[in-house]
Amino acid sequence: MALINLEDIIASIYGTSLENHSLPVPTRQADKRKDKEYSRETNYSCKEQGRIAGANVKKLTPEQSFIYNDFTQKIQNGQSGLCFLDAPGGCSKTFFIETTLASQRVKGSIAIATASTGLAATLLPGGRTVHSTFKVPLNIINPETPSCSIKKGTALSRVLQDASVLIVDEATLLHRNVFEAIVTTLKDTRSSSEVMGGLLTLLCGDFQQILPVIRQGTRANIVDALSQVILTLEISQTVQTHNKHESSAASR
Ligand SMILES: Nc1ncnc2c1ncn2[C@@H]1O[C@H](COP(=O)(O)OP(=O)(O)OP(=O)(O)O)[C@@H](O)[C@H]1O
Repeated sequence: MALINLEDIIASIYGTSLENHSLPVPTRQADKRKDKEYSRETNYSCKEQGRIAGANVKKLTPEQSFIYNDFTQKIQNGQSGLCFLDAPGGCSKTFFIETTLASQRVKGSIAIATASTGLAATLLPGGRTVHSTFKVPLNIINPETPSCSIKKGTALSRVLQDASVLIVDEATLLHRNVFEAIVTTLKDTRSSSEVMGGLLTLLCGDFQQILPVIRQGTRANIVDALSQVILTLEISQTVQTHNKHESSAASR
């Protein structure tokens, strides 16, 4: 049992088996490790996900609804690309992410939820930090060609290969090298030269709220650490502001 646990930990960190570390290989049912990684992303209760998606979709404001329909259509069409959801604090980013995740998980699709910080990750259902999900090395700012420790053919790479959408919350805080490492990993695991290896990716955040931390960095260094984005979706209102406008329009 100890060897099995050890192998799971090593596999999740380095993507290798105990054999590669000159240790005895535990006897276990074939594909058990693969199942563990994979089932984490697929074992959501359809009933519960359906309930969340159904309840949230009904509550969407017209602005949220427009973006939700547009984005889910992209997922359904199997479109690839990189989108940025730009919304100030309190303007429903988490609510939008939760709804999108549930709408995919109810169908058994893999929707990967990540965030730049541990705290932000805990707010997302099934969320993990970007560093944990992609095994991003700690010295990511220095290497010339940043990359993650996920090997092709491992259980984790299978999850990335089969995912229908990747969500990165509070993405503005991530250093550009982290994105470059993720892009390289996705292109490798998904065997695709498209943007993000062809996996539709939604970055969420508010550039006015927080920028990448560059120690003693100049404005130019900070701008240089930002990533390039292709399509921006915007939510400008909190739900309270929307409701206030609605009720004052109704009373007129
Ligand atoms: N359409 C909606 N109907 C009802 N409540 C909503 C709706 N949209 C958002 N909310 C609620 O508004 C609050 C703020 O939304 P949310 O937490 O998603 O914002 P956020 O953009 O993630 O904020 P922050 O950037 O500060 O984390 C939450 O309590 C959320 O449940």
